[in-house]
Amino acid sequence: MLVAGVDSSTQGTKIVVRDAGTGALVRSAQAAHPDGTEIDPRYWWDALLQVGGDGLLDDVAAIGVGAQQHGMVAVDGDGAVVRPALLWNDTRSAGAAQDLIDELGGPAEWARAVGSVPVASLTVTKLRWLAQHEPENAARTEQVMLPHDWLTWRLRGETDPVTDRGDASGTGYFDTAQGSYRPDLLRMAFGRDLGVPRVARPAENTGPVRAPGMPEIGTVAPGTGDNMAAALGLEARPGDVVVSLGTSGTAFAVADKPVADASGLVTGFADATGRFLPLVATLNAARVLDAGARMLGVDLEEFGRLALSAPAGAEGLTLLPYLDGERTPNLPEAAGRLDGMTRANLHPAAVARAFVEGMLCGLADAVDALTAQDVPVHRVLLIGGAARSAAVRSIAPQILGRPVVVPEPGEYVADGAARQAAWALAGTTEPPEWAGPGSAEVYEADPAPEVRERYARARSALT
Ligand SMILES: Nc1ncnc2c1ncn2[C@@H]1O[C@H](COP(=O)(O)OP(=O)(O)O)[C@@H](O)[C@H]1O
Ligand SMILES: O=C(CO)[C@@H](O)[C@H](O)COP(=O)(O)O
Repeated sequence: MLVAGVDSSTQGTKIVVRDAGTGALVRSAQAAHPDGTEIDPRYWWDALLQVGGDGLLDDVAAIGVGAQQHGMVAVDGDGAVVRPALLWNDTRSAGAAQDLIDELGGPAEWARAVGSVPVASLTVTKLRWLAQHEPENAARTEQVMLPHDWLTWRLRGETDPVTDRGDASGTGYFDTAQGSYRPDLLRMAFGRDLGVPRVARPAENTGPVRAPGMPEIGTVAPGTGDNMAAALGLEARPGDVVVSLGTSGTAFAVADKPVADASGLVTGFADATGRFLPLVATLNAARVLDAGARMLGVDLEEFGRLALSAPAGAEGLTLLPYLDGERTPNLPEAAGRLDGMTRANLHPAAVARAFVEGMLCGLADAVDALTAQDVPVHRVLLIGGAARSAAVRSIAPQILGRPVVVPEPGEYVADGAARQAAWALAGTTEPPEWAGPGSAEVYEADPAPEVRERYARARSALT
């Protein structure tokens, strides 16, 4: 039997079809999404139909959707989307986040209530922004869904919206430790009650696909957020810290206990299996390299080659990579900075090196924030689009200060969604044992603490 997993992430939709019993890859396809920090969800649906068409989903018995977290999909009483979805990387609700922190009595109160301190990424702040800035749209809104909730709802024929504990834990109105919604916090943010999807069990069969244009598929899994799906796809265990370099940079780990970090650096999410997923997210990862390559007029391969041709430390250049503002540290209005420029070091190789190092320094801080919350780090796994770069793989152990395991490049979010689909199909207590990620390579290098020290000095000038 075959199962399908969808990754509807920031830059595109990817679908993998795997054997339900072994996990062997049968086929896959992908399509791009439009750019922007707000987007009409119909583009996600069109991409799903496009990628899933042409027979890709033929003979599939179960499907699961993993998607970018936090996005606010506001839906009216007729099931129509009220306005383009505000995405996780849209920073316009930064002021709302601060207001909500103050109104509840400070960051520690939020960490205690839901496991995370609001920043502009969290859905709860986007609801406050909507209520304040678009009262007509707010008045029409009857339900709020996350991107994976909305796609799953459409797949299931637009009835009885469902979510899962993992994605719900990124809203800011769900208590991760207790596993239940906090309607009082949603009300506090939005000014009144709103419909929210029912939280399905981790491997619940939520019914068949009932969407026009889609093949018959008997089982739809609850789906989850993309980072939770990646943890499932990688079969991550406590002690594994996953560093994902996609549009966002994330560092996360499966944990048996919830965290409540009042500093706000670590968000206390749930995973897709009944455990927890403490996570640190940055707004600036793979696209920092895209921007650097574009500026230098080279492709990503040449950009990586240039970076590797310069010495560690980029001849004194330090990039603060906040090209899209930043979430961790919480600097929504920040811009990137290139420090230490001299006539001698202002050449493409040193600049490319500084871009790779700056991006990785943000993620090294993220791993440190996890360890500060007692999250054990036995090994670091590097995934996401930018892990395909040879330069990133070589430089990562220098900046992270430890060996880095790079699993075979793959679509681990879509794989996790497919594994969840196989789990829902099997109805077992544990997810199916699959062969797991293929061969992994271990990258080692002498740590370069001076690069991080210089980065920390530049960062602290902004914070
Ligand atoms: N070989 C490569 N070197 C550097 N970056 C790459 C490479 N291949 C893909 N990427 C980058 O990875 C990003 C997409 O990664 P992905 O994990 O799919 O993102 P998302 O899940 O956020 O949509 C793009 O910005 C792309 O330029
Ligand atoms: O906001 C977060 C995590 O909290 C992001 O990780 C989003 O979930 C988007 O993921 P990508 O599209 O970058 O994979």
